[in-house]
Amino acid sequence: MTEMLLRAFEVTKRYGAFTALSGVSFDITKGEVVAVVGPNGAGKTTLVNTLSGLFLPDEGDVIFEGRSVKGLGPSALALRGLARSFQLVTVYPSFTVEEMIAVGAFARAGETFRLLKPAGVYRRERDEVREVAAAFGLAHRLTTPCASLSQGEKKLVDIASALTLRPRLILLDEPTSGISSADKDRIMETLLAAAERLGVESLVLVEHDMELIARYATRVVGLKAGSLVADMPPDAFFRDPEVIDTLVGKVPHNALG
Ligand SMILES: Nc1ncnc2c1ncn2[C@@H]1O[C@H](COP(=O)(O)OP(=O)(O)OP(=O)(O)O)[C@@H](O)[C@H]1O
Repeated sequence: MTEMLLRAFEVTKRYGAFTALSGVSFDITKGEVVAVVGPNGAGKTTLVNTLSGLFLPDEGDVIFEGRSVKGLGPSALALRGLARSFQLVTVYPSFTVEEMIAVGAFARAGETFRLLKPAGVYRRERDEVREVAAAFGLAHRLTTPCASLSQGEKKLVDIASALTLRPRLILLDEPTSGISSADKDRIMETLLAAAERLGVESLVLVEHDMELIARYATRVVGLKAGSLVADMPPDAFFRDPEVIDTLVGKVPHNALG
């Protein structure tokens, strides 16, 4: 039987009188790469924010590993094995790659970054940061200031810092936004290989690029105006003109293979 990791159960999220998510339900099981798609304003970021504990749903529930995690908050959830990255990456330009990965890991765990720690603790953390950096192909960049990284590398540093907590599931909000088309495949391949090497069991990604979805997703969840309108494998998604018309606008011929 497939193991269910995360369940969105009739999740509703409002901003004042505006309903951004309306009774959204779906499951994420072990081994899946789930793409969340939909037009601008459909509620994709709101969904990621609600599933990762940043927002409390107004109705419904979020179940992780069989237990409600509603109200736990992102740090507690990250420590429990559910982590996320952000659409817009904030890196401190003067920090090195190694420092940024470490700071991100501490922030997600709700800790503060302390330079002075017992040597043993520091060594363990440093080894962990270096192992994660290596999985992302960043071992040779540890002392590089973040300011001189490409946009793609900044995204990888952000995702790497989330993976230092060794989550079972990671939610990625537009991991390839702002990256040139030529680099998108490299970024996706690097992050999927690193996730596998570091023990991530499932990924959820908000993604607009249909070719990437066709290549890498195992399932597509479609939102429109806050409602779930599709939940199917990529093959079925790209061959359903009504779904494509509702969620994407036109059939991307390259995605059909
Ligand atoms: N803090 C907020 N207050 C009020 N309305 C908001 C807030 N955040 C988002 N919204 C609205 O909720 C709806 C869903 O927004 P959300 O950012 O989740 O959509 P999205 O699918 O991620 O869009 P995009 O593809 O443009 O990033 C939009 O209409 C947006 O304007």
